[in-house]
Amino acid sequence: MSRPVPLLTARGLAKAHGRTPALRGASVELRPGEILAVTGASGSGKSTLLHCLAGIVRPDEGSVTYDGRRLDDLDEKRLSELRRTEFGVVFQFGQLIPELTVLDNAALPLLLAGTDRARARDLAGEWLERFGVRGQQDLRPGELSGGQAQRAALARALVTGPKVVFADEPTGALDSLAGEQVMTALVHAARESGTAVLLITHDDQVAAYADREVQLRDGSLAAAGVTA
Ligand SMILES: Nc1ncnc2c1ncn2[C@@H]1O[C@H](COP(=O)(O)OP(=O)(O)OP(=O)(O)O)[C@@H](O)[C@H]1O
Repeated sequence: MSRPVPLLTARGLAKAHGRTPALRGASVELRPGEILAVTGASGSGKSTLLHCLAGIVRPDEGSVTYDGRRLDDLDEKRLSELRRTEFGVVFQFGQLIPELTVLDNAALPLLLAGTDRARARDLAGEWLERFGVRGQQDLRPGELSGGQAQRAALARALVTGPKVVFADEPTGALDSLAGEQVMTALVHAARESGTAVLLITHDDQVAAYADREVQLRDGSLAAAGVTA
């Protein structure tokens, strides 16, 4: 069987923060529907890699190609449209908007994309249901547990039907049970919707949920073998 064409490809990425090199020639491929864990020690460049792949930060050198399009060829407007429609992002601390209810947080990406309010709220409610937090939809994020907040953040990341979810230490602030619930929910939803996941983690138990693992060392990547 031939290998599927990668959805996202990075070649020779280099990025420095001031005089601190974070990436030095990192190359990686993410296939459609694949769950890929990027591991590595603290400071090895994992978050910087995610930011470059998600088009949040432009690398100093190298290229990122998403579905045949070079991200560095896109102007800010196109790039932000691509991020809004094709990508979802989850961070270590869900970064829900504290003033909005959980439902409005989950509906926000759709509202920003111009979906009408009733439809956006319906879809957001369905995703919250899928992640087991519909009962909390009228609460503010500050009233949720850490695990509930992360599951609401996952609903927000998936509500637009992205092709790729970028998850930066999504369980980093959780105890192990809540972390397992978040990972199980993420993997299940990704499999069901065919969404690829780029998962940044320093936790081997979390990496074990992935199909494949690559390790960042000195700003470049090496395969760490198949984990599942
Ligand atoms: N905004 C910044 N300004 C200056 N240096 C930075 C900045 N962001 C990252 N760095 C440095 O770049 C290197 C890579 O950081 P990065 O956050 O990508 O690593 P990481 O593997 O995600 O680390 P961690 O696991 O601790 O979050 C580190 O040396 C870090 O100190």
